[in-house]
Amino acid sequence: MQTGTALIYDEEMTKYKLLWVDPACKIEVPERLTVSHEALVKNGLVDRCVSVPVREATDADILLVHSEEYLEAVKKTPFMTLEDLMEFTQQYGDVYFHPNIYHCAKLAAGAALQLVDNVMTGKVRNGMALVRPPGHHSMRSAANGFCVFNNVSIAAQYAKQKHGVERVLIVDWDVHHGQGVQYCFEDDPSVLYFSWHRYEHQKFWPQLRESDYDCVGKAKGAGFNINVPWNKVGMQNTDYLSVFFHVLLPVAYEFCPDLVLVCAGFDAAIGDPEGEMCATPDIFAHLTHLLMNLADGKVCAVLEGGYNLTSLAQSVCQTFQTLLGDPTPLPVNLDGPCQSALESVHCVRSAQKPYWSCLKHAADLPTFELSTKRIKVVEEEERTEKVEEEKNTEEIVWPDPPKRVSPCVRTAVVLPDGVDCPDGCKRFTDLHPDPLLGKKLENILKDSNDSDALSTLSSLTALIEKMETNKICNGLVLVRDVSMAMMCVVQHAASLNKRALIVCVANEAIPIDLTDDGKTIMVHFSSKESEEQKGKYYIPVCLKKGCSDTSGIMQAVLGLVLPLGYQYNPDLVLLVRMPDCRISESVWQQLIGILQGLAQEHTLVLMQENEKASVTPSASTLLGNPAPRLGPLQGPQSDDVEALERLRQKLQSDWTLLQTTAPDSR
Ligand SMILES: NCCCNCCCCCC(O)(O)C(F)(F)F
Ligand SMILES: [Zn+2]
Repeated sequence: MQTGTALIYDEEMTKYKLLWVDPACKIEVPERLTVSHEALVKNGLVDRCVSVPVREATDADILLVHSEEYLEAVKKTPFMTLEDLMEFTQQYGDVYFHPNIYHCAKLAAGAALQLVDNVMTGKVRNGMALVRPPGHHSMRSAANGFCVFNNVSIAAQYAKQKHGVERVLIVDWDVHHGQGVQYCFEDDPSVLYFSWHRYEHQKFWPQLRESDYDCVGKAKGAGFNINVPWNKVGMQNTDYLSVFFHVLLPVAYEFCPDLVLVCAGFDAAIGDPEGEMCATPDIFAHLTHLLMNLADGKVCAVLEGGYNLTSLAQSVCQTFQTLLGDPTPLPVNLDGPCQSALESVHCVRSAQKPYWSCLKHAADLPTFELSTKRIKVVEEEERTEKVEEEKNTEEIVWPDPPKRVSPCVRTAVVLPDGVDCPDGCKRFTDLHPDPLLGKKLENILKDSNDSDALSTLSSLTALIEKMETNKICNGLVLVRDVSMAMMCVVQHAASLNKRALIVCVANEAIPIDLTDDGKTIMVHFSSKESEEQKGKYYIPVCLKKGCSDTSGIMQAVLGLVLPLGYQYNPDLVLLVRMPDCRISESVWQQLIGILQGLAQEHTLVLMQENEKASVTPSASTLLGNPAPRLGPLQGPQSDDVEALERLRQKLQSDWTLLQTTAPDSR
């Protein structure tokens, strides 16, 4: 299994800066790179990465995206006088040139290509390039928004041409719209470009009509451009997650990319003078994690923006720690998305509905949106150039991101004697069995002198305690009676006052009487409609074709289990595979991989002892290896989608992160 995280950085890219007064450009300073790299050093992350050298992009590389006349023009800038540089700069917007910026721009683009080469040839699993100048605003024949060459666009074309990549997903979480990337690929169905960006109904830079949600791509590229406009500032972690769960991830899994490129701008984080958002740096740990089970884990992040040096450095470290496989921090107290974010999600899903089967049941455009379209045209005339005012984001403070400690044992396993312990795992037995356990479990155990059932259960309970004290990250246990073992875990977690999310994949209904006390929440996948309504903590998901329905399960996992799980914020995730369920191995691994974003990766996988063939693949994903790709997903069954929508409607008043439409009241 491929491992290793590449870090690409060269201090040469700090050797250019603004040489004259320009309020619009003064935030783009060399210190952006030095503070980021220094933070990685301080946190011991550089030593854990594979350092990959930069290289200069060649003319041929640059001409994959840019015109010859533009390249020739930029080539002249190293020899220009200060006046010439200022004059040359005038022809572009919000960007500056410097005698050394052409050299640095070649290194920035070359860094992205080095990253693609190392990931595509399997020298590393994933990685990030810390570069400047950034790239996502630069266009075929124009520099723009601090960008000279479009680093990520060049990397996408390069990956297709040199490595035969067929489908590239570009995720642009920078707070500005990467219009340069949109223009480059808007008619190209092989590159899916996703961007969210501060928009404020076209009042925010670069104030483009084509940054709105209804610009979905052109001709064959229709549906392969996704714009999520933020029409208000102050967006929080929950708003970002809501867009991943209800827009990006369902489409990304349907697209099934061979490679994921990230325009990793961190001006979307709190404290940034450009974004003025409120999402905290640890959110990037989750955003990165949620992409890492796509494309067999081939994720290449390239730095774009980020101007608050404190939140930038923290966000960069959060991203690297997740790329390195460290447990994600707890997503604490998420409430639902704000009204404005919900409107954006609603509009994007309805605009993209014709192109993606995962959205075919999405609600139509809200009526208010149709009416305000006219009002916006009127505003066009009234729009006045915003005067450059100083943002006082310096005094905004936020808590330091939590420590993310990797337990010394990553994956512990409790297996019957005949079953080998998979490489990298540690066999676990309970060294101090609790003599009273039989008594405590008598309500569950059918006959309490069944010694090996008792020993398995005591290992199980001991394993949970080792996870809760962070001695062990996650675990895999094979048992004879899965239902009984599940009840034992539920009871033991409750006795430790730990909140457990149980995801149970079965075929039939299962005998379980969950106390509706909120200490446990169960999502139960089956092929049978569950008639009894067990309250907000028991969520039956019925799939007509049962758990063999890959797109049905993935639709429910991304659009229901993840939002629920993130909002419930469990201390433990219990993944139970009933003997009768017919889930595919890859989907099972995706479930394990995706849900590791919760509970600091304290995932306990429970299967029947005859599922020996699943031990190695399940363990591989628990060890942090990416789950295998599922292939492009076709649409889920209509009646399953309708059932899921009914379930969402029922639950979303309690679990607001499930919402995907804005109430029409405006
Ligand atoms: N208040 C100053 C106005 C600045 N207007 C231009 C903003 C450019 C943003 C560049 C970026 O952050 O998107 C990149 F990732 F490219 F670096
Ligand atoms: Zn930006």
